[in-house]
Amino acid sequence: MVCTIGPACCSMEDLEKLAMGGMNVARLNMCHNTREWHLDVIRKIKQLNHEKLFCISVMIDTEGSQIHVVDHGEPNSVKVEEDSIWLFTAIKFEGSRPFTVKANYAGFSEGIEVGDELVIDGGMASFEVIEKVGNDLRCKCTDPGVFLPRAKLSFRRNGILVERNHGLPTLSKKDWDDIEFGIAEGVDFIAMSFVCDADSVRHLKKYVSGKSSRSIKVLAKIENLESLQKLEEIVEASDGIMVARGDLGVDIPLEQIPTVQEIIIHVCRQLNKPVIVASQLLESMVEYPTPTRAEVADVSEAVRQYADALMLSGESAIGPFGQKAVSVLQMASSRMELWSREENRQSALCGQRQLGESLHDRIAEQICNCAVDMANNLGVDAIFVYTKHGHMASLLSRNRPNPPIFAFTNDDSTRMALNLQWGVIPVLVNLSDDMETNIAKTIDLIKMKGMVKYGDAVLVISDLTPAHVTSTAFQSIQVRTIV
Ligand SMILES: Nc1ncnc2c1ncn2[C@@H]1O[C@H](COP(=O)(O)OP(=O)(O)O)[C@@H](O)[C@H]1O
Ligand SMILES: C=C(OP(=O)(O)O)C(=O)O
Ligand SMILES: [K+]
Ligand SMILES: [Mg+2]
Repeated sequence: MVCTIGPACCSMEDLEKLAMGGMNVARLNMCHNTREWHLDVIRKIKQLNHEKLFCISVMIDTEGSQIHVVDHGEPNSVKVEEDSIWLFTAIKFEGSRPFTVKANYAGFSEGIEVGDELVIDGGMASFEVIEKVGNDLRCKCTDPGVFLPRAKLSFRRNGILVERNHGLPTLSKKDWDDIEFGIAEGVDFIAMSFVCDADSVRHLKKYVSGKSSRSIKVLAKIENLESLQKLEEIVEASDGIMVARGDLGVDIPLEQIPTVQEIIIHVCRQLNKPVIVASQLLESMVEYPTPTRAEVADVSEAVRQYADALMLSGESAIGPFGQKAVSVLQMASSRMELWSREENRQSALCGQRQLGESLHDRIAEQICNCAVDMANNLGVDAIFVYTKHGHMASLLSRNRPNPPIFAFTNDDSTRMALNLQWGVIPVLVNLSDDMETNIAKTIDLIKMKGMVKYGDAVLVISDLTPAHVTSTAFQSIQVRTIV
């Protein structure tokens, strides 16, 4: 569970309550608030991890370059009446002018012609462009609605999105500053907004790995048409994906979102990358203490499609019922997972694409596939895996086993990255070259935490090859009974 942190949940007490409720990742949306505010939240989370032994990862989400409203004359929302005439401009003006909307970018109207349709937030209101004066657009409202602050602007011609290479980079100067800040503060994930190709992802990954001694994972947000057209290569290049349905719904018709979501998740399963489903999962809970039935169905559907993680936005950032929203996610997803087990639905995941090329990698993959089969058939109570970079743990998670996967690692950044992987409980321990010592030590540890007990069976998978051994002979599956 990923929670966006905002003014409604940024106190130490509130963050701790979200952590107690099961938040795995705290997301900071760099579109909002100040550097100091973000710094304060990151420090608080690190303090909770340190003092109260939580394991909450920190994600920053870049602002990216997008055309949106910066001023529509009111602090909150503005009603737009049918046939009303509005001027869209990028020119700065003093005070407020009725029926005037300021866009954030001078080139917002480039390539736009009279007769085109201007769509607000993917359908909150629509206009027809009736006159172009320099870079300004005079528009008549054809579909009444509301303007929210920072409303997004898109254009359609004959009902089809006008694709425009507006020349803005995926990462702006501000984004690079935010990334620099994130690296300095030791964040675990950078979610990149408005990705258009795999190169930009590879570039950021390379940059980050050159700058930081700990590994920071780069997630690509799929939220525009370009990223959908290059889906496979973007998934391949990134460390994980976010289905950012908010902005995606601006670029593609809403009725396509469910199938597109299914496709994105499927590609992520095939390529073994963690995937987050985001935006409006429990939107009504921004205001109300219970979700709609439709929202619960949406959460369940994302779990049924094998998403790894679910994200809250306004529900936790600004809503008064953030903790309740987390527990709704928890309950709805547990119920769907239980049903999937009863129906043996994970068997549908057999025969996923082989990923490994070297013999060592193919063996690791086969071991994990077989191990999950064994774990389910034997009904063991837990799976233990020892992992340096988290690869074995992800290969197990990919098969959605019935028992929980305890992933032991001595690398803190691996532990934090594994937080995004379905069904994995990452644990930081000192691992030695002697597997028997590792097994004994971790069994004791998990027994002490009360997560396995006397008589339980544990499936133990090892891929840690001692430094002096070069063969693959140390990869093994064992079943241990807790004594
Ligand atoms: N750090 C923050 N400070 C203030 N408000 C925030 C913050 N993060 C999120 N919000 C609020 O929560 C809403 C939902 O968050 P999110 O979905 O991340 O942003 P957006 O709506 O801009 O895409 C935002 O519109 C904003 O009002
Ligand atoms: C998660 C999303 O991105 P942001 O909240 O940054 O717009 C989205 O568009 O759904
Ligand atoms: K963002
Ligand atoms: Mg977005």
